Amino acid sequence: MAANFTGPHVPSFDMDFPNALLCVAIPLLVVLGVKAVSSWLGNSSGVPFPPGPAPRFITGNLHEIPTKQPWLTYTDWKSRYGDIVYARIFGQHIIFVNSLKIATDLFEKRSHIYSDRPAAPMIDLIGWDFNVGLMPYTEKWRQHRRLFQQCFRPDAARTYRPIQMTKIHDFLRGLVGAAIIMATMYGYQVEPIEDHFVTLAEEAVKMLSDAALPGAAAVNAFPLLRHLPGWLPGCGFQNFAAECRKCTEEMQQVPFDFVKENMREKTCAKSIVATLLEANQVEGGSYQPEQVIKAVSATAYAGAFTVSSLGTFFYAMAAQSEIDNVIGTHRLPEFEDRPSLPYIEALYREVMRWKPVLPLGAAHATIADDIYEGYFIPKGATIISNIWAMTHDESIYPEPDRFNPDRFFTADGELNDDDTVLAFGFGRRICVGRHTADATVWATIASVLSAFTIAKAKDEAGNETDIDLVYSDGIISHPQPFQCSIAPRSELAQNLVEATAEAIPMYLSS
Ligand code: HEM
Repeated sequence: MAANFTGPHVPSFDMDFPNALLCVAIPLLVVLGVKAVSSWLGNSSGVPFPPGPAPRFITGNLHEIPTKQPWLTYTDWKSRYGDIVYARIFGQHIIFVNSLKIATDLFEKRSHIYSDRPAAPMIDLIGWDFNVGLMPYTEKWRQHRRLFQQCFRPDAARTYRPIQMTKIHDFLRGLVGAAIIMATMYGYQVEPIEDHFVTLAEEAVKMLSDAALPGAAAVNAFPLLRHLPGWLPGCGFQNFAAECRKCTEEMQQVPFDFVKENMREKTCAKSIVATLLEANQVEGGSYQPEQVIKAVSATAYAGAFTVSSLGTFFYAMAAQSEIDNVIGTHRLPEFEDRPSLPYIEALYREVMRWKPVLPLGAAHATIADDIYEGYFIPKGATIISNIWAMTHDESIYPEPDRFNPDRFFTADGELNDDDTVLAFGFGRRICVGRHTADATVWATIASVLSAFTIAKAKDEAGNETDIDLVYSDGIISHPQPFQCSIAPRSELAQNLVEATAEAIPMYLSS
């Protein structure tokens, strides 16, 4: 069977920067000039900014900000300027963090300064401000993050394992992987093809990706533009934003209504949202505002689409003998097998290292001026964690572009202690769904390996065709669809997979 790992095409908006400037040229130039000059003169600290490419007078480094695979350019900057790099787009200061040491120093040891997110009016305009990951470092973020943590901390994440395994078995039988979060969050069973909820999330995530790249939206650079009407030339972003907002609101509302409707009809499957809404009913609505429950659940739902690492894994399939040796061929793997499968562990780490799904993480921002290693980092600066540069650091991962799980073993054949998955980010904003995501990705790798052989596709003449692996360019980097061959390893393996259809989901059953 052929595998296809990306969502449908979604119309996107071409953020026509020159036109936007044209329509408001004179007032804008004044604002621009003031902003650029004040940011230029703004470093009154007497301490230099970190090194970086030379900025132009007004636009700064705008001309050097790439739209295609920007992490490669920024990693190249690391080799030219070092582990901490400064650039500027108009008045916006941007700091690139290219090493794990600096990421730990700033995002963890100085997390009280480095845990904000950059202001991006386009995020509000397209209706994504409900998302915990995009909220500024405020009391509202704390409230949403607390509830999220309550639902996804390690002990809670362990209780979702039965449903994760059930859905991974569904996946083995050919269904879509995103079904796991839909079942845990909303008790909703995803349709194998053209599922309405899945399509909604894929469309909304694609729109976010188009709207969130630094330099992609004129309105992010000039918040004043958000007040201009959509009919003005160059202000088409308003129509794009309205379209996105509708889609984003639907993405939050439709699955939430599904749970409420089922609760009313008393046909509700157990789910995180149902449990939280029940707690609310018991406590007379005082437990958590419904808005928070709705936003947190939609953040998780969107998260699952944003960050699937599995497309890469299918490209990088490796040996299956460890599974056969450790658990035999008479059953599929379980979570309890994890400590006995070091090679699968190494494979998992390498999948997460080799092609991090968010190569530039999610941008942080500073809430106060700071000085680091003799460099000035101003309040309000955007801080990019260049995860790609860290996971492709040759001094730690020799031949970083080569997929090689063996790098995670010591010379004695033991797993080494490099078990921190940098792909989940850093500090107070570290991925809050990481325990669940880690379990899902690990279990999918182990399960697929135990049951299937994945190989290059063959052409009509029976010759293997090379895979030209191309990754998408947004803030989220997924492999573009590619052909490969996926076949059950044996009749026994096929029977084991088919038999999983008989299993009864145990999730939260009382
Ligand atoms: C392989 C899967 C995943 C990867 C690689 C990943 C990666 C990331 C990264 C890099 C960040 C930004 C961290 C930072 O700011 O330094 C993040 C944040 C976040 N992730 Fe994940 N993620 C994954 C799965 C998930 C899942 C399944 C969920 C939901 C259940 C989720 C929910 C979140 C949330 C809510 C945040 C924002 C946290 C905040 O800003 O306070 N993630 N993730």
